[in-house]
Amino acid sequence: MPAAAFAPTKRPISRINSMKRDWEEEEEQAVPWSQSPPRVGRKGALPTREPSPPPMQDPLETAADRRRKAILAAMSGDQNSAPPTKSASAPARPVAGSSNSSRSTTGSSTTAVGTSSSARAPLREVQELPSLTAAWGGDKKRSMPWEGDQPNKKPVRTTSSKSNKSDASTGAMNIVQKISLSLEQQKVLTLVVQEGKNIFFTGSAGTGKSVLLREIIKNLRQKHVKAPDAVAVTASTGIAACNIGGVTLHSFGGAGLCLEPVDVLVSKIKKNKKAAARWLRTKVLIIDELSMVDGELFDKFCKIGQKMRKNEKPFGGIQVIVTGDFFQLPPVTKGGKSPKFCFDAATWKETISMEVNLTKVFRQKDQTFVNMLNEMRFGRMSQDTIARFKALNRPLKFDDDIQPTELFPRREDVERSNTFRLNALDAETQTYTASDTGAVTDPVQREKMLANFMALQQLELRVGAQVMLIKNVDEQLVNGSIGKVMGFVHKALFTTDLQGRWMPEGDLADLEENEREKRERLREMLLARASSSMKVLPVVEFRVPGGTRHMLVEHDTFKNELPNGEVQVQRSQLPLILSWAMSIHKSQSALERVKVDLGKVFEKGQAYVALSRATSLEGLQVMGFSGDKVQAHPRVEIWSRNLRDLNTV
Ligand SMILES: Nc1ncnc2c1ncn2[C@@H]1O[C@H](COP(=O)(O)OP(=O)(O)OP(=O)(O)O)[C@@H](O)[C@H]1O
Repeated sequence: MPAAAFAPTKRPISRINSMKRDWEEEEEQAVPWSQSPPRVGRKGALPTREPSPPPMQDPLETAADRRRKAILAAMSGDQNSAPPTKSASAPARPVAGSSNSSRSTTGSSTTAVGTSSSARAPLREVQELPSLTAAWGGDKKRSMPWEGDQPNKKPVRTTSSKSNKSDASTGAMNIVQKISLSLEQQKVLTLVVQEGKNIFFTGSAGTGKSVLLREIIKNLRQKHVKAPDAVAVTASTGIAACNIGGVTLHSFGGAGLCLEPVDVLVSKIKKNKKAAARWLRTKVLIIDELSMVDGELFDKFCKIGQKMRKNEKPFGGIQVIVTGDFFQLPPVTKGGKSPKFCFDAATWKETISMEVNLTKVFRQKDQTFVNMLNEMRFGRMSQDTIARFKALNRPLKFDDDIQPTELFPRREDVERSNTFRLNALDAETQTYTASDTGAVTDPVQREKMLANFMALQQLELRVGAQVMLIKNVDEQLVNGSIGKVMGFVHKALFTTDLQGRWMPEGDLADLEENEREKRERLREMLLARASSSMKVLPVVEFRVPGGTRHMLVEHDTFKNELPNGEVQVQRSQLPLILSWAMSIHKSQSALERVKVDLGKVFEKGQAYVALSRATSLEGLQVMGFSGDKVQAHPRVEIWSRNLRDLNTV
């Protein structure tokens, strides 16, 4: 048990035999329990607009009963049989997209980012744009992996709150806001969902392509609600596929690496019943991170669709929605061969009826920074911009101890850096091993797919470790939130104060001194006995807009799913990674504090990807900046001259 867990006192354990009598004494004095606001607060559940009904409890059950049950359940290692804390029965805020959230059932287009004015104020409902699918009378949809309401999925439950401290460091926190799609995002949504167009939408980093794509997927699933496998969600790489809960384009195709001629690939697919059915049933094919798809592959897929479906239309008539930024990472090529981008594919023009450029940058608020990044994207930087980037070579200073996340091109560097810093912490290691399942049995393929998850097979944490949340929990705690591990505690003993701040001794807080001492000794004894059957969970203090929030982090599920719902691989793990360092490829979210050494960058577009993760210049440190590290591919630059935004098409 690490030092911070429960902070046990070192008094000798005595009066073990008095345990029963102690409980009985309290029972006599206790009054029947009824729900009361202070207790709700103390246990950490923030009041919601419509308070959830009190949990089913014996009205005669006393506080002592509940504590005893909690500790005994903890002892037996049965977390589910422990009497639920309010946090477990009524999550502090609606878990993003949870089954009882209105957002998940309507599938309409709002992703909320917002906060209440105080931890105890009623929460705002997630606001929704009018659903495009209302007209189709959409049924309950299949939820998206980032929404947390998979049928067998245990959502991240949190007991958390924010403190209303003002942001004392860079001032670079995102302004709290609700997200509703911009006009140009809405137009694309309409073109795709209502008009059924084949569209490629692009835009510089942070223009909301991913946000829009998620809304498109939700709405398309609503539209095709009667054919759940009609919408195939894919991406060029495993990591990108994991981010949208889909599979790689290769997995969807069912023909391996697709190096053979189309006829050979088609006969290969025909021999694979599942893959053949997929090609026939798919009505919409979505491909994310298209910049990394080779143009030859695009052509092959187009022709496979025609042959499999016996339909001359591109992709055999499947609606094709593709997105990505060709200025970011290019297709992987062998032996220094120049990549063939999808826009150069022979079938591109006949397939894609509209190319749309999103123009509004959301990630960075500072127009100077947006302009600098844009110049960098095109590989044409003014002397002024070069000087500004060079000036970012200075150490960042903050008045808390959250370090900037260092971005590296190679995974080995990431691991080395994180391990070094973890080992520097003088605290006990808690190791969390993932539980992996899924239909893919080939060990090599399975390992490869599992390696694409952000969640690690083995997660090692210590008190003081800097971590990143890798799932959206609510409007404040999102994929990319950074925090520090405060300690470890068993779920049944996790208690917070009225503001939702963790109280390691919280379950003792309302007792008289002598009673409290008895309890402390009893608890020490029970915890000492609990040994390995009692797995403690990390409590993390996250930075959120306007302050910090404490959260008990529980296991969550990550999966790769084929359009028919077949789970290829699935991992249950804590939704946390160490965040002192991260790979550029995996850094999908916005980062407030970033450090990049461009001396280590080797691919075109990689420098741009890394720097564009930063939300502000104040939170960005750049080493090794030089003009030649910042190159756009000439072919992309020429192609992009004809790209139009929605105001001009
Ligand atoms: N309509 C919107 N209103 C407010 N914020 C938005 C909107 N759309 C996107 N955002 C925010 O902008 C940021 C960037 O969005 P997103 O990750 O979707 O961009 P992207 O174009 O996919 O970026 P990248 O190419 O770098 O992956 C996110 O923090 C997202 O929440």
